[in-house]
Amino acid sequence: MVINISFPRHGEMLPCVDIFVCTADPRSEPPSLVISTILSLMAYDYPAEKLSVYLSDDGGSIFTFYAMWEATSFAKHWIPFCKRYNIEPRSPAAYFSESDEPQEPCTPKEWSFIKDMYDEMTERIDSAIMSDKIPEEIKTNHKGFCEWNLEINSKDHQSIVEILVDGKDQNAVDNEGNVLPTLVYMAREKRPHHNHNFKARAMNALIRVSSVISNSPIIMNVDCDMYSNNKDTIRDSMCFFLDEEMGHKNGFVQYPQNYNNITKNNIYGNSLQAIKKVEMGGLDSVGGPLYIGTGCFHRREILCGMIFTKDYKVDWNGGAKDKIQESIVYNIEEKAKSLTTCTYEYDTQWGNEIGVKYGCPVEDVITGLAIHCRGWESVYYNPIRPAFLGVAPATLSQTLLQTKRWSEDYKSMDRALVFVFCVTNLYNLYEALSCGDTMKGWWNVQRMWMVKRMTSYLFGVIDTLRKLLGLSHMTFAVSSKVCDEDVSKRYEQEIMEFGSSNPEYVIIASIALLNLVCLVGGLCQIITCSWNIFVNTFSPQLILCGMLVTINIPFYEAMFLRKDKGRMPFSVTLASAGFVVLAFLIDIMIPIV
Ligand SMILES: O=c1ccn([C@@H]2O[C@H](COP(=O)(O)OP(=O)(O)O[C@H]3O[C@H](CO)[C@@H](O)[C@H](O)[C@H]3O)[C@@H](O)[C@H]2O)c(=O)[nH]1
Ligand SMILES: [Mn+2]
Repeated sequence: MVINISFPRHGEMLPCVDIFVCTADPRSEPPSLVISTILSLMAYDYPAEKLSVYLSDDGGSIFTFYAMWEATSFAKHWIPFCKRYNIEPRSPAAYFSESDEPQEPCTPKEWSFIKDMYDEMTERIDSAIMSDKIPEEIKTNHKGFCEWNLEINSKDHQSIVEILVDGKDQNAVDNEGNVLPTLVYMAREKRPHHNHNFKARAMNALIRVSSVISNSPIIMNVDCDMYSNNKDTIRDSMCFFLDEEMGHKNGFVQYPQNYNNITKNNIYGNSLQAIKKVEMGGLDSVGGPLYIGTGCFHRREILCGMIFTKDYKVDWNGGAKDKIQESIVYNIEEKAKSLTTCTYEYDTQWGNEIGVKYGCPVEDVITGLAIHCRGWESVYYNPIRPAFLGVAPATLSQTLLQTKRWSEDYKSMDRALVFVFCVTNLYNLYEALSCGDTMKGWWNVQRMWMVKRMTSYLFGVIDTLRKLLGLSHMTFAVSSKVCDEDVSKRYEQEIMEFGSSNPEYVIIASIALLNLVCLVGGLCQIITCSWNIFVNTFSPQLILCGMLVTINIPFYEAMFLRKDKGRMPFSVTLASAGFVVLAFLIDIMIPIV
């Protein structure tokens, strides 16, 4: 008997959900791992007729397809087994790796039966990969295998879309007669001279392919290593969309990226606990978290560019499955293939206004920001039992590679960051002007903020620490209210007053000087380099450095140009020059690689 899940609040009205899984390379993402993830997703406690699972295979690999075909048969035993005994986790690889012995509450006989079946299946898949060949008798079992011939490789092949389980087909049932979720394999067309935009375009192809097969109003996506670790995740997520008061504002629900292979002391720092537990949750107060590419539920409409309006209403019936005839399946597959050709997106808004954005390898973050810009909010949910578990890089070089890729990605976010920087400052300027400040006044305030951060706050923190440690006593330094005539005159003329030497001036002068030297050095490098390198590498640093030098102009004047008594004391200028020379010497002697 399959456990009967009841949904008292929404009952029959639960929306259909399309699940997207992306894989790219059968060598680094073994097909047996991919299908374990797929099986965990097919086994969710959610009405199977409302679920469709899609795999995008950017590796275009017959072995991945073969593994999917094997998974189709295994699912007929695995899903009822999971539901009967309330198994967690529902990835067979993860479940069987937990123990070599039969686990409660299932009978040893049944446990061994399923385990043997699973082991035999993975062995068949692995040996096919080892021998680089799929047995001929297997190939006759599904027309899909005909798509592959000797010329096909991962970078050059036609579109492939195969519906492995058609949830609308009355014969697609498990060994207890229950409906199976729809299961689709897709490899979008690849040609050597086309830009494939990695996962982002694969996701967009999935959005289109699924629109002609199941067209569910909710789309969930995971990377192929992120198996479902919690059978209730879909139902949990629906609470955020179906909520009568707040649900309509919510565009997506993001889960954290958790790993099942973190060492006790997190040796490579892959598990970002504070970010996951505190920071991401905190973002809920400012419209919600960003989209991080995996473990996320979206409304289909918002991925397709819909703008939020107050009276937004969704039709949860979308994706409801009408029974269709077999002949139509062929037509649907052909239609779906035509949507994943290399040229399909030419002259369209895909990757821009529609779908996941292109042009930035951290496409997910940019896509999430765009959704927020269109007025939607998002929700972060981090349940006690993690919803998804993936594989964290387990070597230093893999960790560094991943971080390098992410940081390279962030470099391409420069434009976004510069935009944010400009907008916040412009808004700040607008506020100042509308409160009666002058433009120059605003500029001076910016300079003083910078100076205070480098000096007063720093010394303030040090003082506080000294007091806490009992090294000094609380004092109150009264600020002077009187000054001589000369000083007052300069004050009225708005000329900065230095005069006596002061350790804080050394910090200000050293940093100002360092910026100046760096700017000059950078400019010299550009003169000897090509313009291209300048645009790609130097421009953001140069702009930043240039701005700092501009804001520091009064300090340079005080150090080198002024003659009055309020100028920077010579001793301070000398000391700061000494520090700058020291900084350069350290840099030369200990080169940072
Ligand atoms: O051309 C490609 C390249 C990658 N992928 C898939 O993209 C996913 C992420 O790639 P992975 O190598 O695992 O990178 P990670 O650094 O682990 O990915 C994290 O960072 C990415 C960039 O922010 C996000 O897109 C991912 O969801 C997030 O898990 C995997 O499922 C890949 O199969 C493709 O489908 N096509
Ligand atoms: Mn990954």
